[in-house]
Amino acid sequence: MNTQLHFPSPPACPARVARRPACVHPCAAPVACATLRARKADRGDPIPTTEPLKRPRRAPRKIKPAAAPVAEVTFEPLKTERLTLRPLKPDDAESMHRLINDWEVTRTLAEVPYPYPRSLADEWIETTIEELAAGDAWHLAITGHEGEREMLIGVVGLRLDKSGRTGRLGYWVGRAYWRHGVATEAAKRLTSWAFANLPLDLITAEVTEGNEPSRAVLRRIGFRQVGIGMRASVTTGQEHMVTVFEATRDDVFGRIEPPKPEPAPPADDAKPMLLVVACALVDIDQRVLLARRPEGKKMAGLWEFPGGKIRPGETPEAALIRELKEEIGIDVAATCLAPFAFASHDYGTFHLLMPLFICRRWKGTPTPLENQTLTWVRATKLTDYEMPPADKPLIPLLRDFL
Ligand SMILES: Nc1nc2c([nH]c(=O)n2[C@@H]2O[C@H](COP(=O)(O)OP(=O)(O)OP(=O)(O)O)[C@@H](O)[C@H]2O)c(=O)[nH]1
Repeated sequence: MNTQLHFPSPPACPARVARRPACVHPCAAPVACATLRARKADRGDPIPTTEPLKRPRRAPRKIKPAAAPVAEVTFEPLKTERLTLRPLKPDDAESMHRLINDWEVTRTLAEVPYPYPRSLADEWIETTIEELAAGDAWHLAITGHEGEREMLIGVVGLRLDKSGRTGRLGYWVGRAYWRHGVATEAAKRLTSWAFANLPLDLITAEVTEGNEPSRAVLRRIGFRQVGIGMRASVTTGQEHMVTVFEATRDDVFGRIEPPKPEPAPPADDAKPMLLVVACALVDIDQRVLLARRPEGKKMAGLWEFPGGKIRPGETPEAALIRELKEEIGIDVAATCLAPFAFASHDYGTFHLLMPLFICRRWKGTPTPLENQTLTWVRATKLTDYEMPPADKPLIPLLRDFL
């Protein structure tokens, strides 16, 4: 497997740049930037803004107290075929600043200022380390390798909402690395990791108007477009339209498909499988209802549990509810049917497979509607009643249970 990434040098031709829409969208970076702005405001520092588009004024230099120790982060980097997604480090600030301080990159990131102050890269990375340690957000450096050298390519991030059940995905990629499928590879890896490791129901993402490449990234991962909205942009100072996407675990990993029926093996002793469902109705005195098969039926005179054949396409529960109504006139809810055991018996000409449910609640009085005889039997007395051979292994199980 080739783990090396060969990317071209940043394009120099402005015409080529102009044709290339930014494959980035509101990301990890903007959300954290909002936090940073709030923090800076608290401290009285200038708030980075794009209105007007110039470097934020710097407060006079103060003697800084000793830097607080950087929170310890233990996060096993996520690997893809070409990329490694790892926590950001203070050393990344220089490269990150070089990549993000680019109008073509920031113009689709609603809340990233342009120009991007160099000091903001340091502060933002510090925030990502703290948030990752707290389990609030996972902002990861997208890195590749050229030979032995590690290169920062972009950032992918996921932030949890207050409930911890919904995450918001974001990503951006340095301009030199566009059109290499980096955003898809990185965003897909983080999305898959998040659904497999966090108690998430949903991941959302927003794409600014006109950012077709970013929409394509989300669609390739399995995201669905669910609406549009307006967002205020720090970058442009205006409201702009965003398309809202979301994905569930099933959207990303795929739904469980109904199994395709296996073709029957051409075995000599192959015989039809008869699916029958039956029920041990248990009354308040812990007695079980048995029905005596009437004259004219096979095995007439034997005592059995009420039930019958499962029709094609019917669930065992639905078949049992239907049979109990038809045979003994009672109404049973599926929630009152508890799976108990099953019988698997070779009757010579067919093989019987019969799940046995237990039911203690029903509506109506059991009434023989098909010429059977009904009787309530204590568990200890069940062996006194002659039953079909398939039922015999079920009796000790029932006796022990009741
Ligand atoms: N309902 C029921 N059927 C059982 C039990 N044990 C057992 O071997 N069977 C077999 O499972 C099949 C039940 O099918 P069924 O009740 O729908 O059909 P049936 O043979 O009475 O005739 P039918 O086709 O006219 O309804 C029969 O072959 C029956 O002998 C049991 O405890 N309850």
